[in-house]
Amino acid sequence: MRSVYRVAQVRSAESALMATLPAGTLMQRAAAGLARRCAVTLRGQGGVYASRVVLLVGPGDNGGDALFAGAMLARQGVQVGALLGDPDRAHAEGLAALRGAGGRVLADWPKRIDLVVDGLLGIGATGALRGTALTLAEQLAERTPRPVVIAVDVPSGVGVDTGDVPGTAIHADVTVAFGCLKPAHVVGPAAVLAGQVELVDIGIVPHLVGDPALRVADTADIAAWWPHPGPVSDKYTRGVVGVATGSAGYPGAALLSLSGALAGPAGLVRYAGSAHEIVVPAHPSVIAAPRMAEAGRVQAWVCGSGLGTDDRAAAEVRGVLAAPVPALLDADAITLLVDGSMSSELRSRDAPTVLTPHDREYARLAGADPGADRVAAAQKLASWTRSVVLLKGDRTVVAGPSGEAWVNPTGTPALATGGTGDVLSGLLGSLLAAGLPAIRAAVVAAYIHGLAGRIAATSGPVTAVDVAAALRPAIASLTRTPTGTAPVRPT
Ligand SMILES: NC(=O)C1=CN([C@@H]2O[C@H](COP(=O)(O)OP(=O)(O)OC[C@H]3O[C@@H](n4cnc5c(N)ncnc54)[C@H](OP(=O)(O)O)[C@@H]3O)[C@@H](O)[C@H]2O)[C@@H](O)CC1
Ligand SMILES: Nc1ncnc2c1ncn2[C@@H]1O[C@H](COP(=O)(O)OP(=O)(O)O)[C@@H](O)[C@H]1O
Repeated sequence: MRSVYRVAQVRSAESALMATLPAGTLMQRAAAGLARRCAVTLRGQGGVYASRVVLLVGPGDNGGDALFAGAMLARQGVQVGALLGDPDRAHAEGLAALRGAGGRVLADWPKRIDLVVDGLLGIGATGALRGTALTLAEQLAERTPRPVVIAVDVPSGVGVDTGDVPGTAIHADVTVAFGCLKPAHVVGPAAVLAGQVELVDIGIVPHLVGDPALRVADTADIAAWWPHPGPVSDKYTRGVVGVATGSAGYPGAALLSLSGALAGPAGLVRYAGSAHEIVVPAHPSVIAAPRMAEAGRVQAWVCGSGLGTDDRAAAEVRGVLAAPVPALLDADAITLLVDGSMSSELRSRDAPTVLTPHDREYARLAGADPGADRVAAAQKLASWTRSVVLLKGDRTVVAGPSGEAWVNPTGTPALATGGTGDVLSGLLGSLLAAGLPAIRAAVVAAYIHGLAGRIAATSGPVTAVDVAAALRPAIASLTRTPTGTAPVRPT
């Protein structure tokens, strides 16, 4: 798991550490890491010696990092030139170091560039790029061919704490992040502009105080959290998931959410709804009934996609809210919550609830778009509804009612196709039925769903059916050594 911290937390950790070190030590550590990464890129492009690097230098310490790294590269024979956003405010020692190592201040962009180092703005950025920093970013964006760009700490122009991009911003191939990840590295449109994010340890981690702003699960977490059947498990003890989705008008939603549920760890999948006659031929292991009340016992409900919004659908949603088991509400079930008529049933539930809105569903329910800060938006809805909120998108955010937030790193634009959300809801419901805490179930489901999207995309254009089929290889890639099965040894 990786933890992501806000600017204020980073600043206070840096201050605490700096108090124990000679002045300038942290900047030297940062610059050394940056110079090393630049050299790797230059080597990959044909060589470090005599290559040409342009530094974009802003008025703060971010520019200082770039200048010191530039000096280190110049000492390795790189031709380093600096374009200064504000010559009067450029980091004085950094500038002296660059000049002392043979680097130059440039009046204009040179013709040939092997690498641009974006040191315009770091964690001191506020709002959209302005002034000379904006001009330099615009000039860079216009250059053809587009040079390789390494950003210092964060790409300039992004909202560091939100991942928002309020205006023109630098699009980096690599971002060398100092000390720890910040939200802009992992969430929102900024994460795309950061490119490949590489962390340089400058020693601040032990000084970071407070809960992280965000967490990012990795493969080892997901593998550790995935529920495996034990030696004496049966289909009931593994958990039974109930799926109340689809309708005569939208039978496909039922089939897709069931295919997600069937790939999950639950031991049995029940279906309740008006598509009951078509689901069994497609998924013979599913036990189907026309209504929830006739479906039998389950340990979690998935409800909403393709359900419609008529009285029958509303009754099913009320039934799910009244059930004393975890419940996932998606799509039409979210729409049915909008008028507030079920808000007391929603907010007073004792069992966990998971809501899985995309942006338009979020706007309907919350009364406003998620806006620039997607994490705060998910947290707000989670707190108000006392639910886990999985806010879908290219970097899906998961937030719990207590404020804990996660961002999913595995998404792919290949998932932006009809029905993939239904597959996700079924998988997530199966994880709930298997007993995973709601927030963890949401994190695991989003992660595996993203992996499945990537696997599906390797065979060409993707449909939701392909994503469902790819869930099993995605899960297998995480859980190659199942527990609970004794190895068979030759005698
Ligand atoms: N602290 C440490 O220990 C370490 C820090 N390190 C490094 O320092 C970086 C942080 O440096 P920092 O605090 O000097 O801020 P930084 O981002 O360089 O510049 C802020 C200046 O830019 C300006 N400005 C702001 N917004 C703007 C906009 N939208 N458009 C245009 N201009 C804008 C604003 O000027 P003003 O608005 O006042 O004119 C402000 O003065 C950090 O990311 C890391 O790289 C490492 O060396 C490791 C140790
Ligand atoms: N650009 C994207 N990159 C990564 N994942 C995406 C992208 N666009 C959509 N997704 C994912 O695809 C799924 C779409 O779900 P949803 O909007 O509910 O579609 P549907 O209702 O058609 O099933 C979500 O899991 C979402 O996070």
